Amino acid sequence: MERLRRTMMFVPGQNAAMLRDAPLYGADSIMFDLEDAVSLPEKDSARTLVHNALRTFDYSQVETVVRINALDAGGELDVEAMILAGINVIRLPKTETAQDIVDVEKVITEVEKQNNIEVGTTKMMAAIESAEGVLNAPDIAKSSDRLIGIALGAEDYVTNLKTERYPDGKELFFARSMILHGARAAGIAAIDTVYSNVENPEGLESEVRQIKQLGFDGKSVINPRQIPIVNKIYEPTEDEVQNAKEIIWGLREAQEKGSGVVSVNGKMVDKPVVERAERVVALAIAANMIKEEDI
Ligand SMILES: CC(=O)SCCNC(=O)CCNC(=O)[C@H](O)C(C)(C)COP(=O)(O)OP(=O)(O)OC[C@H]1O[C@@H](n2cnc3c(N)ncnc32)[C@H](O)[C@@H]1OP(=O)(O)O
Ligand SMILES: O=C([O-])CC(=O)C(=O)O
Ligand SMILES: [Mg+2]
Repeated sequence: MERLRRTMMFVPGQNAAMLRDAPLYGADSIMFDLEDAVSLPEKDSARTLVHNALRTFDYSQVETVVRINALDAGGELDVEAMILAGINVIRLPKTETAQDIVDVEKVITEVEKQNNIEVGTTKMMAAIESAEGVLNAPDIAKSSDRLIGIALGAEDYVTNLKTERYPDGKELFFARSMILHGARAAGIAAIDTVYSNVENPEGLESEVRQIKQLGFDGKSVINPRQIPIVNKIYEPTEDEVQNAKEIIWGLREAQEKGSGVVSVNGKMVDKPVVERAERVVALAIAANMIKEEDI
């Protein structure tokens, strides 16, 4: 079953208590930050702290991602330390071109080879945070087989555009559409940006409704209190779950009988309908509405 990424939570790399508790809050992925949440004097100690955390704490129930620094600003050291500690995904911030990903991939491959780790084990994500990056989103999304997704970084992006963030999100519509289409054309995940005001749950909720409607897999979050709000909006309704179960069961029954055309409750079921039903089932399992063995 496809891995869900409804919530990917940033955790500042220099905060030991947050590193320890991060997997306990129910995020699908946690993203250790070595970049903009860490001040320059703390860069080295944050790298060491995250390395040690990965080797000490139990992160087996979440996907682990690290946001590295640019290659010319300590990124090579970040890549090496994180791979040695067994990170799942390396996220490159401020990705401008496909070449940026190719350059980081080269470093990753080198570290994997030097340490007898199967080449390709470490996955990648690209965060897109500028006009240049948005225009190149389709190329970036196809730049490496390691990529599991691309994400919008809207705080840097609106600064680059010379605007700011508004509640209706109009200023982000083009970037979101580019990123979403780039991701879908490459068959990888599309992740929306952070909502920075932790004290405005209604604003977050409204933004999550917008991005779910567009088709995003999920959202980056910065605080544990944001996780249930996002996950709740991605939770299917009882009716949607029942309908999805009937589609999957109907399909199975028809296949067992060797029938090519399937109909459920009088409606023809074709491939896109089945795909949507499978996603509803995955979201329902994640929301503890049903168990995998019920399907
Ligand atoms: C534009 C960008 O680049 S965004 C990405 C980089 N930014 C970040 O990574 C910021 C991450 N978030 C944070 O640092 C914090 O959530 C803040 C500063 C926004 C708010 O901090 P607080 O006011 O302390 O949050 P709050 O009171 O809700 O914290 C509740 C608990 O959750 C913990 N917590 C808060 N945020 C996080 C987090 N991101 N990861 C793990 N634990 C966290 C706190 O340590 C606290 O734990 P405790 O109850 O055991 O003491
Ligand atoms: O990637 C994110 O959502 C956070 C970030 O760096 C930005 O918004 O600039
Ligand atoms: Mg940024």
